[in-house]
Amino acid sequence: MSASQSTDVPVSQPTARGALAARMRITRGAFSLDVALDVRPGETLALLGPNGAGKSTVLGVLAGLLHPDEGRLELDGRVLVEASADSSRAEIETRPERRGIGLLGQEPRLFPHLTVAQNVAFGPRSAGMPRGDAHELALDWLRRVDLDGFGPRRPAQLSGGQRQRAAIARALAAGPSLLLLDEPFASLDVESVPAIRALLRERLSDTGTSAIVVSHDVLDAVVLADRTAVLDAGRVVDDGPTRDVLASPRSPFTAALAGVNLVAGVADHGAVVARRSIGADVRFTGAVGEDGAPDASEPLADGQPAAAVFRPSSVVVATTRPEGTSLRNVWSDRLVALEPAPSGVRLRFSDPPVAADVTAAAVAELGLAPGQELWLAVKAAEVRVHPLGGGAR
Ligand SMILES: Nc1ncnc2c1ncn2[C@@H]1O[C@H](COP(=O)(O)OP(=O)(O)OP(=O)(O)O)[C@@H](O)[C@H]1O
Repeated sequence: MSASQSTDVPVSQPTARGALAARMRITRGAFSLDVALDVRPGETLALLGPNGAGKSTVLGVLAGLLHPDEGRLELDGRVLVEASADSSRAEIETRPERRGIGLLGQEPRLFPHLTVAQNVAFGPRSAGMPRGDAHELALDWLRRVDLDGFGPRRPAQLSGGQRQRAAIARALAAGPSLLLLDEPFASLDVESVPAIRALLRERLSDTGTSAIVVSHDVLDAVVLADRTAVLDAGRVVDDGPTRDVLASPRSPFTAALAGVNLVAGVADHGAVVARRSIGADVRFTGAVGEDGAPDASEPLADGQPAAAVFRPSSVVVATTRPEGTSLRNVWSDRLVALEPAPSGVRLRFSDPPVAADVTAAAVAELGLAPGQELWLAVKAAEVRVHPLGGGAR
C-alpha cells in the first residue's frame, strides 16, 4: 500500500497536543547544560548542534533518563519535573512511562521475541487497551507505515528500513503527546532515508504529535521541522523558524550546515568589522536598501556583536589586489587548504575563517597552493549582515 493511501486509515483524530515548556540545568562531569526550550502543540522542533553540545542530554532529561539539577518540565499543563537547587522544596519527578513522551533512537530496538504487530501493540496494551483492539490498532499502524502484511514477522525478518518504520509505528501507536527522535535515520542506508523521513513527517502531521528531532543532517531540519534550535556547549545559541535560522545563521555551526560563510565581528555604522589575529581588521559592508541604508535583517547598534554571511561561491579570489571594481569587501589572507567541492574546489582561509568555491580551471590557472597569500573580495550585494547573540528570534 502506498503512503498516500495509508493516510486514509482513521487510526486517531489529529488533535494538536504536546505543548512543552522546559527549563533545565544539569552538570555532567566538566560539562554544564543550561537551556530553555518550548514546543508548541503539533510542532516539530529540530535540535541541532556539534558533537558534545548536549543534545542527547536534553533528550535524556525530557525522557526521564537523567535528573536535572534544577528545572521544570511542563507538558500540556502537567508538571512532569520540578527540581530546585533549594533542597527544602518539594520535587516532582514523573516516571518515564507516565510522561506521555516517546523516544525513538538510531536503532529501532524492537523486542526480538515479539512479532512486529505485537511490538506495535505493546504501548496500547500497556495502557490497558484490550488485546483485540490493540491488535487492530497495530495492523492499522503497520498500514500507515507501509508495512501492510508484515505483522506476523519477527523483527529479525525485516530490513533495517522496515524495522525503523515498525519502530515509528510502535512509537506513535502509544499515542505520545511528544515524540523525541534521536538521530532517527543515522543507521539507515542513505537510499532509504528520504522515504522514511517523508513518512515520519506525514504521520507526525496527521496525528498532530509534537516532536523534537536531534540530528546532524540539515535535511531533517528542513523537511521535518517548523522550528530549529541550535545548541552549542550546553546553551541554545539560536532558535527560530527553520528557514530564518538557515538564512541568517548566528553560529558558525549553523552557517556550516547552511553552506554559507559566517564572519563574526562587531557592528559599525551598519557594517561588520572582523578583528584578525594578524593584519588589519576586515570591514564587511552588506547590501543596501533603496534608501541607501544597510539592508540588515534587524537593526544593528554600533559595537554590538554582528555577523556577515555570504556564500562560498560569492567570494572572488585573485593573486593581485582587485582594482577598479565596485567590490567593497576586499582583504588578503593565506590559503590554508584546498578541498573537493560539488562545483569544483573549495579554498579554505582561516583569518577570518572563510570558504571560497572556485572552478578547478581557476585553481590551475592561478597555480593555487596552500600557504599562498591571496586576495579575496565579495560584492556588498552578496553579503547579509545581522546581529549575533543567540537566543530566540
Ligand atoms: N555520563 C557522563 N558523564 C560525564 N559527562 C558526560 C556523560 N555523558 C555525556 N557527558 C558529556 O556531556 C556533554 C554532552 O554530551 P551529549 O551526549 O549530550 O552531546 P550531544 O550533543 O548529544 O553529542 P553527539 O552529537 O556527539 O551525540 C559531552 O561533553 C559529554 O562528554
